[in-house]
Amino acid sequence: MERVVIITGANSGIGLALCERLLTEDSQLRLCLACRNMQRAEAARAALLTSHSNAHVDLLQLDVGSVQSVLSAAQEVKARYNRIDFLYLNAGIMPNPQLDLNAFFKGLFSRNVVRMFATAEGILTQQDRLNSDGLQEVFATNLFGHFLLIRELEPLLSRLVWTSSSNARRSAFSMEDMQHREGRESYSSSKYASDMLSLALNRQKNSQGLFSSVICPGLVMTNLTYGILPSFFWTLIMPVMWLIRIFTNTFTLTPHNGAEALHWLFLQNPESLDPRAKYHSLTSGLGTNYTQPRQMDIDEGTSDVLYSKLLELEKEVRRKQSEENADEEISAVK
Ligand SMILES: NC(=O)C1=CN([C@@H]2O[C@H](COP(=O)(O)OP(=O)(O)OC[C@H]3O[C@@H](n4cnc5c(N)ncnc54)[C@H](OP(=O)(O)O)[C@@H]3O)[C@@H](O)[C@H]2O)C=CC1
Ligand SMILES: CC(C)=CCC[C@@H](C)[C@H]1CC[C@H]2C3=C(CC[C@]12C)[C@@]1(C)CCC(=O)C[C@@H]1CC3
Repeated sequence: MERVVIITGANSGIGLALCERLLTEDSQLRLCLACRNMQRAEAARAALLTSHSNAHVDLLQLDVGSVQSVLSAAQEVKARYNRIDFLYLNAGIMPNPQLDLNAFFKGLFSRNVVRMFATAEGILTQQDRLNSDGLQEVFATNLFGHFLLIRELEPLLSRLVWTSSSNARRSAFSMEDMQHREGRESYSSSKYASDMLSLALNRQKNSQGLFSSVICPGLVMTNLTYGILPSFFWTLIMPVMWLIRIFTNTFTLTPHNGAEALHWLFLQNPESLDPRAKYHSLTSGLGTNYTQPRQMDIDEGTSDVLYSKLLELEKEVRRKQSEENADEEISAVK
């Protein structure tokens, strides 16, 4: 039977590499690239079809950072497919990243140097902003839009896979400020929230046949990392990065390598997976790719609280959305 796989943020980087790998794995697959920019989505589809000419590749217009777009896209998915085998929640942003050079050089000579290269702890901040739905943009894109999509598609779903990060950190997240309005580590906070949400979804939904997993792709050269340092600089320091890879296998560097754990999960039986583990894409000094589970720093009670708070926010957002739609209908009639 033809399997249906939807991937958000599939037009570039790790998402696009995953598409390539999945089509190589199963040429009968029906892949749906869920992207905000249809021109980029068309280009990605064309690239996939050059190497897999008979592949079934559909496109879906989806801006995960917009409530209206998520609701419309979900309607479209329900009309098109009667089952979704895998939903990869991969789209993500890190706006206005700032590297703290002082902290970086201090870190270089500390005993936490390997940890710093693996997680970027203490050296990276971002500047977030409100979006047109009145939500923090990073929270809305990396977490809430995906949550709303899951809620809309729940009866069709069986497997969820989140692209999280080694940068996800408990201390960057606060339940009192789950959107991270106050701090400057919105990316870290949103990724920690996605780890917690995955655990909560497993606790709430495994009995109904829905399974969620979390992966970390490692440090990968993509548009996201080119926002931190320009691509020519990354190319310049590539030999240094190969060297660092000997000490931390998290420097996967290419989107193909970064997609290792995403691909690996596609081949696993969901019952065999650990809901408390993050599955890491790793690349050894010699360039061998493998997947390794590592325990997440999460407790179940807190993840359930986050789940309830997201349900509350969902209610609020839906109410606002239907009021806006009603206002629009009234002014259209006038
Ligand atoms: N690169 C790295 O080192 C790491 C990346 N990650 C995570 O991997 C995931 C993929 O990122 P990566 O491949 O690196 O970077 P890219 O920027 O190449 O890919 C991000 C994808 O997400 C899409 N996207 C962003 N915002 C939205 C939105 N509002 N609606 C729909 N799609 C959107 C982008 O679309 P568009 O082209 O239109 O911008 C793009 O296709 C992210 O979740 C990121 O946080 C995690 C750890 C490390
Ligand atoms: C010599 C050398 C490799 C310098 C680069 C220093 C930093 C720019 C990187 C060190 C650790 C990196 C890292 C990320 C971005 C770039 C670094 C800060 C991420 C935050 C990218 C996005 C993620 O999700 C996790 C990555 C962790 C490691």
